[in-house]
Amino acid sequence: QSVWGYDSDNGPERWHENYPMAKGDKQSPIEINSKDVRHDSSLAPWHASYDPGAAKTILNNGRTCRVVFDDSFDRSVLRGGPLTGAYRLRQLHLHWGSSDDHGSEHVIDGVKYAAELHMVHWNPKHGNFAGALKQPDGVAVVGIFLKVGKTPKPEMKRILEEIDNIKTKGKEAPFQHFDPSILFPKSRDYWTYHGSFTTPPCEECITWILLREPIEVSPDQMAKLRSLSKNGENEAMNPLVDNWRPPQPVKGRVVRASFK
Ligand SMILES: NS(=O)(=O)c1ccc(C(=O)NCc2c(F)c(F)c(F)c(F)c2F)cc1
Ligand SMILES: [Zn+2]
Repeated sequence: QSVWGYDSDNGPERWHENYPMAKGDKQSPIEINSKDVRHDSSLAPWHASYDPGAAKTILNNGRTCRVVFDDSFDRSVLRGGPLTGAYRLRQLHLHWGSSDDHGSEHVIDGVKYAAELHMVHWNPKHGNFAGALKQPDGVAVVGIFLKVGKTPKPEMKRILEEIDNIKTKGKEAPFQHFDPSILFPKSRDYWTYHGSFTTPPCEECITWILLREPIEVSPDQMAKLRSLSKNGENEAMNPLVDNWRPPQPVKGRVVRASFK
């Protein structure tokens, strides 16, 4: 059977055939409408304390570009916000479009951003990542929106410079001495809600923390991202673009905002 992907024969509309959770009541991403958001003054600020030495490698798995971190102990952790306890940073990856007017997974008041960066953390009280996926409080993902502009964040350069070494599926390169907190925007304002992986197996284990302020990337940084291939080095180049899941039913969930 065809492995899941984003094409017509294996895309989001068919994931439920092999991954029944895809039709669950707490799926991600969602459309966020400010009029339905509830400001929650009890929401604490969130804090990341990342060790740059925890960064290990960057890889192209044919579906995204992912940076992997050492999560064998509380080395790079996320605390506060809606979370209880320290969640360990495991990996970060991106979702993006074939053009600048779309590509993000979450949609904010009808706005689709060019890309969305996910920093994936898991709750060590559940033993390991696979165990955490089975728990409602198992995983926390910080989502950062990327918009195309003229004052790109120099820190994005580091990830995009590595793209040349991981052009094709399966390519991996060392990626060390990298502190992902440099990617955070100035404002710490966020939305939070309970949802799922936006890819199979679509487990409903994620506390989403979506940052309100997007960061900027340049047009040629986006072009670089779009120059990745879905295929291996001995196969035809197939641009890795539009690796985003469309918004899913909110089903009565409340999205809270840390800001008014
Ligand atoms: N886009 S997102 O919602 O932020 C998202 C975050 C993490 C993963 C992930 O870790 N997948 C690999 C993966 C699995 F899908 C497993 F089911 C599992 F058991 C793993 F250990 C594992 F690494 C997928 C999507
Ligand atoms: Zn993601």
